[in-house]
Amino acid sequence: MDDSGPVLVDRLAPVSSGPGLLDRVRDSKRLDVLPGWLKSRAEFTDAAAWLAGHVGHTVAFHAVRSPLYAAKLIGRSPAGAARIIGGRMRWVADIESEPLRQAAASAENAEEYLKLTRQRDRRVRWRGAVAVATLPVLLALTLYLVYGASLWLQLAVLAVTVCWCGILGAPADKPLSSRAVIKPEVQKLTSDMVVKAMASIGIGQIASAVAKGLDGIKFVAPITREGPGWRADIDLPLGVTVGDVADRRARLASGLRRPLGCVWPEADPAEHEGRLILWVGDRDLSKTGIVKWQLANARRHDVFKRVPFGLDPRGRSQSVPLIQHNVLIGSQPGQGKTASVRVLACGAALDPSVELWLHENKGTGDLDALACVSHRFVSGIDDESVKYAADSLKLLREEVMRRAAAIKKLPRDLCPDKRITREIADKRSLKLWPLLAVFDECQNVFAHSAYGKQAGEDAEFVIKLGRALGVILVLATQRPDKDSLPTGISGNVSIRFCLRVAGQVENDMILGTSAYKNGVRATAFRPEIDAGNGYLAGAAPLPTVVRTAYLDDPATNAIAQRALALRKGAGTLSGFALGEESETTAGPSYDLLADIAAVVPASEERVWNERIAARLAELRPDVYAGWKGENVTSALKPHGIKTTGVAGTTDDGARTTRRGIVRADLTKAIAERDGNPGIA
Ligand SMILES: Nc1ncnc2c1ncn2[C@@H]1O[C@H](COP(=O)(O)OP(=O)(O)OP(=O)(O)O)[C@@H](O)[C@H]1O
Repeated sequence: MDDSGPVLVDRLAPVSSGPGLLDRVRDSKRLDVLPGWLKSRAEFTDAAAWLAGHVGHTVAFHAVRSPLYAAKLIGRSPAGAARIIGGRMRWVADIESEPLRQAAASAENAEEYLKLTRQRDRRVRWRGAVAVATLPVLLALTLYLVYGASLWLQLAVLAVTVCWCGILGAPADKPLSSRAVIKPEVQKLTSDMVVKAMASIGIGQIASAVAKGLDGIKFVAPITREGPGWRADIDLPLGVTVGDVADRRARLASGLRRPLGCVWPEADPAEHEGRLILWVGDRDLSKTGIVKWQLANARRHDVFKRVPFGLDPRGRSQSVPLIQHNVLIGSQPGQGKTASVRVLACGAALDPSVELWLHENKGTGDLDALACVSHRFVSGIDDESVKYAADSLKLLREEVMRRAAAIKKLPRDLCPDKRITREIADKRSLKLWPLLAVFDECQNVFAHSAYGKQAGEDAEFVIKLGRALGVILVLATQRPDKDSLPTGISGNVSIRFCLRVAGQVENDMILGTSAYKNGVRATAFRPEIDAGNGYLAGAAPLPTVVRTAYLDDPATNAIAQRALALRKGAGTLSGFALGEESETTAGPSYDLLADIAAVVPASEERVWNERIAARLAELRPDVYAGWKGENVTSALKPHGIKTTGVAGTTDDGARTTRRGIVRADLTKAIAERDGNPGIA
């Protein structure tokens, strides 16, 4: 025997393996007893409202046309009456069997002919008798109706008779009424169409299997209707992932002969990587129109619950959790960032315990409606507004530190997880209520030459530590690059919403590293057409496309007024909303850079910070008295001026190197601040 042969690892005789019957039964997936729309109150109301609207429209449509229908019925009734009388006469004369008798006569089949004629005679006899017997009844009925019946009965019988005759008198090609609604004919999605389309998207494994007549893909369930579209559950060939298909969405749409906005390949989070849910909508997502916000008419909301955000392509509502999270929103200009920020801010505003800090550094007043409920508020692109936002981040940092210390002191039974809960938030004396801070167009803060760096560091600090402490940051930017969005922020944020962006770098800055590679590509959205559509990541197990709800100015205003009434009732209005002076961070109210430039002559290229401190103290003792070199270092930091080792001579004549600045850096910072504020 040759021992060097291959060793078989598979057993030849089948043995039982894998989970037993009970385990398999236990692991089997239970399908929903009730359909989704019956379980979700919002979806049910939505469907019921649609049905009521549909029926109402149909009734109104026909009611308006009823005089026309009446005229048509009257006009057609003589023809209808003639048809009825003619029909009765043909019945009495047994005209329907005439063709049979003709056929028997032509075939010279005497026996058959005689049989049919005898039958006809018999029929005509009894049918004639019936007709003659009914005539007096009809006559009596007519006389009663003309002379004996009440006017109402006469009119009712006349109406029924005219309708009956009018309907029977209608030409076959001209129905009485036109249709109130015309259903758009959407082609049913069939497995054949899906197989052909999948074979055309350029994935070798699928194409070659289909070419050989094999199944390139396997349908794990029949194609069904789901929401306003069709759903196919598919197992892709071994080695092909849902990401591979998502990458080729445009080709798939071409293969299915549908607009791009109708075709949504998605992974099934409960299954393996090769399980594809292909949802093909009846209508392009961008043509869905304005999505109504679920809380648009709500009296109040609990921010510890998720905030409704919009709809996914399948028409399912999508929401965002705010507590324990931070949100980053990004896109090109005009794609719907501010609109999505407004939805989140309104959701938080409807909970009167939430303290709102709103900063809109675009200066267009998009969040002005909510100023009346904000603790801190600014709208503007000027240096002062940017400084206000940067000050807020500094204050938030301090607030986070205060909260961390406060939560540490709480008894374990009240706060077992060391994080804010509804119960803790409601104990107003603890001052640990949720705080939502929005920074719209935050690139104008983070890229600012004077305040940007410090603001970025503060934001990163707040993002990392504020989550458990009830401090929620919502950042929106139209310039997601390293300078405008510090990587410490983009790397640590938990919920991301990316509307259309131009390229992979911006996509991954907002949606996280490798998002583009994994097929989550906000570059696929079209400029303007897809405004409001974006990828939402972090709010559900998998990134989902969401069309956000849209709140226009009057809607936002109405919500703000409701939020104001709630806060007045709960006594939680504070800060800006009460017209109080804004808190500002302790900082110089003088021009530090100009003062340093004044005490460091142009001839002195490099200077120690301790020397600057001494000279500043001499220049303005009321401000700089007691300053050391370190004070100069930290005061210059927000202006982007770094300290470095500077060689020099001490007052005793000894040569040494100490911390100092290069004067050119100072003049550059002054020039940038005065001439080019660094705002997009
Ligand atoms: N969810 C939505 N549904 C429908 N239309 C929307 C939606 N979101 C935004 N839009 C449309 O896009 C326009 C621009 O929205 P928005 O001002 O929010 O964009 P933006 O990204 O904040 O712009 P910018 O970068 O210039 O500030 C809106 O005026 C609206 O017409």
